[in-house]
Amino acid sequence: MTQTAPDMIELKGITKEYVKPSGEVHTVLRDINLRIPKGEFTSIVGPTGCGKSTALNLIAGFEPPTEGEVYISEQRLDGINQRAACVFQTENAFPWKTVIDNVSLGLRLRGISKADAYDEARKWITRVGLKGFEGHYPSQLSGGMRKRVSLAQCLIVQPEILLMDESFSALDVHTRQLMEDELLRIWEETSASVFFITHDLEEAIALSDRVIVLTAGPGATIKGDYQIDLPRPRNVAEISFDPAFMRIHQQIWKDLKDEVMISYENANKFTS
Ligand SMILES: Nc1ncnc2c1ncn2[C@@H]1O[C@H](COP(=O)(O)OP(=O)(O)OP(=O)(O)O)[C@@H](O)[C@H]1O
Repeated sequence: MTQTAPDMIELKGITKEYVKPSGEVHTVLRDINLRIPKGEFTSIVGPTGCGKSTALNLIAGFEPPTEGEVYISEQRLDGINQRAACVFQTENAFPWKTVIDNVSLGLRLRGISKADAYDEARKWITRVGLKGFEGHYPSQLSGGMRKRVSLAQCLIVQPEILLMDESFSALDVHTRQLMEDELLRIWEETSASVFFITHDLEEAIALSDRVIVLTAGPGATIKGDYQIDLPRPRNVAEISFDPAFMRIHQQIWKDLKDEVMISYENANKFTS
């Protein structure tokens, strides 16, 4: 990643608060400043409940910040971010639609003819390794295959930003590594900026150009911002044996562990 790439995403002085049913204000994120260049693969890690999904929702435009602004390619975001696509932990695919109808949906919604949308969908179905399954319904596929459908559904619209919220965490470890490698392979062919949320520090390091560590909430801020200068292309199963990977892991884990401990202590205060 070159230093000169323009910003794709900028969070400028972002604070996000929710009002609890009791009327009490709960500050999730406080004064977050973050710039993500075009084409960068950024992961965000932090203790449970610190505000990772909240940050993603703000970039997606699902919710507005309480204070501060989100900029996408230097334009202030107001409403849904049309340049982004999301892959969540849960299924994106509609169970009553076949694979090809699910994958072509994004193009059909943009007014593209069924024949053209199907042509493009077939290319993406092949790219994610599902050739031959065009007429299957999601219930006839494994969890890993359904995740591939979700990826194809998102990537077919060629989003400039891919927002991924624990997208692979429900998969078994082998399927997950295959999907991670496929994601990297496809991402390397695009110029999409990826904002990837995970609980798994190894996954974050293996995939990313950069790992951001959030502090324990409430009022989470950025605790650490690490460049991951491991060579690409990467094989996620193998890179964790690289001594450089282990050094980076140790360094980031030091930051993260402290915040996880604070988060446990906070949770214990509530329950005791
Ligand atoms: N719509 C909402 N209304 C009120 N509180 C909310 C809302 N969305 C999130 N929160 C609160 O904001 C905090 C951060 O939630 P968020 O889901 O962003 O954290 P997270 O880091 O993604 O969590 P996890 O790691 O467990 O997935 C939590 O305390 C949560 O209860």
